[in-house]
Amino acid sequence: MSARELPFLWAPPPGSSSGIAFIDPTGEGFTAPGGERLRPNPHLQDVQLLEGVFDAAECERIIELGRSRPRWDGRCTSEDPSYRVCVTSWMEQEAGNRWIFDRVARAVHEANGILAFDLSGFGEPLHCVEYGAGGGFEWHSDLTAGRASNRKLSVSIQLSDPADYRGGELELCPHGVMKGFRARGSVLVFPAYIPHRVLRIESGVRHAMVAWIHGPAFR
Ligand SMILES: O=C(O)CCC(=O)C(=O)O
Ligand SMILES: [Fe+2]
Repeated sequence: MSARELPFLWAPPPGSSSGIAFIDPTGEGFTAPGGERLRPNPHLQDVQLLEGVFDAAECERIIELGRSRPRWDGRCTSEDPSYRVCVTSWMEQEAGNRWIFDRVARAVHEANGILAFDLSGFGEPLHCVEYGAGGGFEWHSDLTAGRASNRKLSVSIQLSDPADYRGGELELCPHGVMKGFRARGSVLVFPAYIPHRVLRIESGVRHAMVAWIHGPAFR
């Protein structure tokens, strides 16, 4: 059975006459005509929080390394300059920062134990982000067409002491504000297609590091 032989419509189970058309009438997946089994995946909106991945001194070091690189005003696909307000730099892997990549890789490996996404590795350098007062990033998805179409997982790392800023929470749809994701050195891993935003910084400065883990694109 190939997708070219569409349409494929599920058959309601015998005796179901509620009038409600569920996407998956049994909750256990479909057997498509031709016998192909389409299984549901309960993890596609999972968000994993890993605490204490980096200690305070390591977070400081990462902030310094990020600041020592060429820095740019944060950009995104929106033409509205207030859509994303931050200062960014890119950190390629080198001998001196290998430990950062290794630690992120280990966290990703642990998180992906549950998600089981098909991953190839870091598809781009680590992204260091600094948000000052008024900074933030409105709703977006990190997975887009074109150059970002291989992003499978998004990883955010809290580098600042929570006492150093107010606001700046990460909010995911439909999960809401990630209240438990504030401790310095904690890492949040989520599917790159999940819409998210960074709420405006009310005061102080928030540093974060973002990684994108790539893999074969959806098709
Ligand atoms: O600041 C963060 O924690 C996440 C930033 C973000 O969503 C992005 O750069 O795509
Ligand atoms: Fe993002």
